[in-house]
Amino acid sequence: MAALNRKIVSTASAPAAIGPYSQAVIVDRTMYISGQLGLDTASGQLVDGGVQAQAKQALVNIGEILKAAGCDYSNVVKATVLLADINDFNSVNEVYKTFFSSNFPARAAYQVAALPRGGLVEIEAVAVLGPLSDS
Ligand SMILES: CC(=[NH2+])C(=O)[O-]
Repeated sequence: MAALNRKIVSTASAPAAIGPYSQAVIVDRTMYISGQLGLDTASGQLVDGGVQAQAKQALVNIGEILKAAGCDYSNVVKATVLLADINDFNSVNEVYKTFFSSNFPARAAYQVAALPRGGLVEIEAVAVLGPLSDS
């Protein structure tokens, strides 16, 4: 069987991993982006301002990782939103919709018992590199 190409994505424009994982891994044309917390890249700390600020920062971090792979939010085909409190669902959606306005990626959202660093939200994504044609 022919080997698939694997590429590790690493950018200084997004927070460094806070555990044994890569910011993203590309296999052939699919990029698996690790869950992003609302961490400020420079400080490595959660941003102030609560769940909406953290959601915005997590999505900004995803954008930087996408950019490092030469793509953008339009390449995202799947997202997972992990919430410390499901009651933040609508608030996070308000922020989320400012990053994805059409052809929304497939998504799952759920409450978790806890997130690293006491985060209120973590968002992971899967993107497909290269042009996508919508039928
Ligand atoms: C924070 C995170 N993405 C992880 O996998 O621990």
